[in-house]
Amino acid sequence: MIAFIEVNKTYPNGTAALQNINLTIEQGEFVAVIGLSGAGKSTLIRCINRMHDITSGKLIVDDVDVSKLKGAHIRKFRRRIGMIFQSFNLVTRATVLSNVLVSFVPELPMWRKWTGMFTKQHKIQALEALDKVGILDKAFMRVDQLSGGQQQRVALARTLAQNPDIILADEPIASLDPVTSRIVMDDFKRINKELNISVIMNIHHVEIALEYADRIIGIRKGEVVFDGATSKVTQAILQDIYGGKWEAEQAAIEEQASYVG
Ligand SMILES: Nc1ncnc2c1ncn2[C@@H]1O[C@H](COP(=O)(O)OP(=O)(O)OP(=O)(O)O)[C@@H](O)[C@H]1O
Repeated sequence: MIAFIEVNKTYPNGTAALQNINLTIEQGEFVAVIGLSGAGKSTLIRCINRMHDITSGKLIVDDVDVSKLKGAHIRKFRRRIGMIFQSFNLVTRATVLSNVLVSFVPELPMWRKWTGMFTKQHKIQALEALDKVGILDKAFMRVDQLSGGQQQRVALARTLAQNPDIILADEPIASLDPVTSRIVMDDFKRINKELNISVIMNIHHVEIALEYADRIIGIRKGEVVFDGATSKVTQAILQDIYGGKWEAEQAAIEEQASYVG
């Protein structure tokens, strides 16, 4: 379970990115975080794995008080939380399998780190992760020979290989065309349902958020202005989240998607 209790986050330049956030996310939920650009979506997600420190309040992840973690404990804590980025963050000149094996580096003894020698068990786990996202046949290809959607699935496999309880996804489909976006979202949904991994996703495409997520958190100027089941989201709620700029925001996203597509 993830619990935000009266959480505030102010950046050193004085920007109040999160204000009095109170949220509880249970294990296995699929949550989409939506809102205008600059609303605080990335900040919210990145506080969960301590990529950002909160300024005040409490953030608890499965009984761990995240702000109190230090050094090696932070690294250990992060092993349980996968992170997926818009830009995939892969080594494009290496093979797909090597990119997935990278997820095991933190748990290797020093001599294996130096020699880059992974165990047979690691290789099996990496191949299983690739199988879970349907790209096992690409294991020995170089990443730069894959499409954007396939690269995002490699990133997802790398995250899965670390056996996480939670996956944080920061705009995972922003650079993908509409068809590929749905393929990647299908992977997220399957992983969420079959493996009971919580998915917390920051996403601009509201239509896709409503199609895939079970719960929507709407953020406006650093505050949660809607939190509820996807089925409860109405046009009026979207207008509220987007501060009346709802149509303009969607038109901009559709225009961007048409360039990508
Ligand atoms: N490192 C930083 N230093 C100072 N201000 C920041 C920093 N990162 C983000 N901000 C500011 O905090 C606010 C929230 O930013 P955040 O990136 O969380 O929004 P977002 O909703 O994810 O936006 P987008 O959809 O454009 O990614 C914005 O006003 C942003 O300019």
